[in-house]
Amino acid sequence: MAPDLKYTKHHYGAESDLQVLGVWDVDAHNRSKVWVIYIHGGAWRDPRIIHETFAPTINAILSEDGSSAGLRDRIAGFASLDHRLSPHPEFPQDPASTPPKELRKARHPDHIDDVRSGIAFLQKEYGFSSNYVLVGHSAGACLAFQLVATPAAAGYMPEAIVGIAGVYDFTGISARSGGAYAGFLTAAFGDPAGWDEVAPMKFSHNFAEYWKGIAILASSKNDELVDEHEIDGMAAKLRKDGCRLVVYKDVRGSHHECWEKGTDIARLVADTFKKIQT
Ligand SMILES: Nc1ccccc1C(=O)C[C@H](N)C(=O)O
Repeated sequence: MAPDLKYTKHHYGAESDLQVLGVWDVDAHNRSKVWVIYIHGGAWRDPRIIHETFAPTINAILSEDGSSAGLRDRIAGFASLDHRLSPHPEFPQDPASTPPKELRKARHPDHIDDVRSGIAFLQKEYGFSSNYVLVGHSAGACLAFQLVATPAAAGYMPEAIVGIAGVYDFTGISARSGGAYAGFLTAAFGDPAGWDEVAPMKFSHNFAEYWKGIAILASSKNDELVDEHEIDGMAAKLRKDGCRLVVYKDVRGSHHECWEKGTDIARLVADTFKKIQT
């Protein structure tokens, strides 16, 4: 796992074993450098998709070939966040015999509260303020945009968000899935009547109100789980709000292939570094 960097796992919360994050130190205390922070996907519930899944992307960024050349010198470190998860029917747990810290029973706003706590932990440790790029895949992309939609994150908003294969409109994607996604969306967000209020694409307020960063949205034409309506609708919302926005639809492969391989996410991070000041 990114063998030439020092890796440390930290607990940022005491309630759940999932309140952890990984740090890969490049030049962590150099405040002129930029952090790359990742939020994994997995539909807010998949216990198999955890913070370590960022490792292939880190390796691709550090491989220094192609788009990533020279990038290492600008990076302070990599961090990847876990957050409490909602229940998954394929991985049932018995509440009577499962230690409370292992029980996956999160419901919104638990996931986003943990993302906020994780970033606050990193800020306290490394003090990088806005000097970071927040990368999110799938549900992680949703969490990244939920983060910058609240003034609670002010003071440490990311300079850029890279949202890959993001889920942004729960009502819309649930309808288009023919109900197949209603289970995990209900597990994560409760009654469908409340979904729009917390879905980034449907937010009633303006994203540019609290957040001045650049949005980079990316998708693959071969994504079998998240369709193009998600990226198109989110792009339209951000455009309407007057955010700086770049859209890439050239990610390769299936929904999960991008983080499994890491090379496309590395390229997106490299492109993002060309667009930010620091
Ligand atoms: N990210 C998604 C977006 C849309 C639909 C599914 C997913 C999943 O990741 C499914 C996951 N493997 C699960 O079963 O929990």
